[in-house]
Amino acid sequence: MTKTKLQKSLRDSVVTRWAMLLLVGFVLAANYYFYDALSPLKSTLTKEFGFTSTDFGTFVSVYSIPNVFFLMAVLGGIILDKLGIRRTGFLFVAFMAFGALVTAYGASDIYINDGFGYAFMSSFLPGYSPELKMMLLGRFLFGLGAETSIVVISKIIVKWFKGKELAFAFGVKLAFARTGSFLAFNLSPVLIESQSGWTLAIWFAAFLVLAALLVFLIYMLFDLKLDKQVKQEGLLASTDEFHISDITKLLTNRSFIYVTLLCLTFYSAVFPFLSFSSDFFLNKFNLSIKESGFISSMLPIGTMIFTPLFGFFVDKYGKAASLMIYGSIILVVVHLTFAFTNLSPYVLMVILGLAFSLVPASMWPSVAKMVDEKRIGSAYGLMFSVQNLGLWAFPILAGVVLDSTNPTAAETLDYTYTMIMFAGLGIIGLVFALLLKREDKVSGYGLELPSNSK
Ligand SMILES: C[C@H](NC(=O)[C@@H](N)CCCCN)C(=O)O
Repeated sequence: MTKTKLQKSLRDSVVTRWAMLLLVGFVLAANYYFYDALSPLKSTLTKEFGFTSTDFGTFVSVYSIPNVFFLMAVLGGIILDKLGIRRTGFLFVAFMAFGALVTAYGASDIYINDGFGYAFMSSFLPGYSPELKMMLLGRFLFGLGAETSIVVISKIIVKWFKGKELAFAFGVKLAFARTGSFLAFNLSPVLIESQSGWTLAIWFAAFLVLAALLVFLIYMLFDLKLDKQVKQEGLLASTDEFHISDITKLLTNRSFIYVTLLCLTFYSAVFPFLSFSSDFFLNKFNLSIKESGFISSMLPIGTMIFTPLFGFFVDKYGKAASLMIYGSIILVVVHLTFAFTNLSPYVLMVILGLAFSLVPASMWPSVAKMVDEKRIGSAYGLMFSVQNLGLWAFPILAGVVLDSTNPTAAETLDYTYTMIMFAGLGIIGLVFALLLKREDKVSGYGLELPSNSK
């Protein structure tokens, strides 16, 4: 009896581990909120600061530069293994908060009225406004922290839920992320109408990320307590150690290569599209900022419900490779319909929500089948870095395509070619999904089988 008592730790309490998910879920929601908070403000940024579509695309994509060119998500995973959850988490969430505050500062009256850094930012690259340059710096720092903090949160989920309701917890984690996006698309258009000025929308987002840092501090107290409890068992410490050979092993695994390329193309056709979607609806359907923001939010709201459901389906019945194919087909059909018809964007966004649930719900657990558990951190880090190549390139390309296919002073923007570009990405993704299913028959990872049969 004494022995059983000793073995009980904080993670054995259902209430405590779900409370931990709530805490880190808040951090994740704040992350996604800030990422999407400026998307409904594209036309406002054009009106206030003269942003072109290319400027806006550059602003969206600068998030990914640290993760692509400095391999920050991969390095962050290594730092995580060396320094542990608390120190790495605090460091990267702090980067996120600092970057968010710098972004808000770059749009503020204090800065514009010759505040700190304004003269310096005006002294180089005259083609870019000082506001854009400061906001780019802020989003760069935000991106540096944001991607690694997602990797840290994934590890936290494993730490608390391994051997318990792990897949479901991952589904709920994604639902928190989508809640952040949903709120951003609906709250930002309301906050720009505030008496205290349109920049309140950005300050609110930045303070939300700052609040996330405080919430993470609270989480750290529980994490410390749990570590003290399980110290003798040595959980997680040795299993996640990083070796360079882990990366080479991953790079020779065909299934991993296909799923990573699908991750790159699929997410490049979703996140950059989502960043432009409010402006797309505003221009194509002549809607208000609020209404177009609301339509954009139909995508995350659909995924909040569908992702845990499909996760449950994959756990119980398998068919992960097939679901990735179905999700890719839906993505292509929706983007082509957006490009060539005037069908209701409400319905199409809900259908797109199906695709954006089918692929993530089956993709992330599938990686766990094809990669050793001790390499899962490196695998996710590598996938994130490759994926960020697309999250960097395609918002810029979308902006360039928009600027070059529309007359300079056009009253409304024609998005046809931009949407064809996103559909093209979806088609390439579909090819990788088909290759992945074919390869699975050879490699025998069992992507089509239920979770517990592998
Ligand atoms: C889990 C996955 N997230 C990612 O892939 C991130 N690397 C990119 C997040 C960019 C927007 N915040 C997802 O959200 O499905």
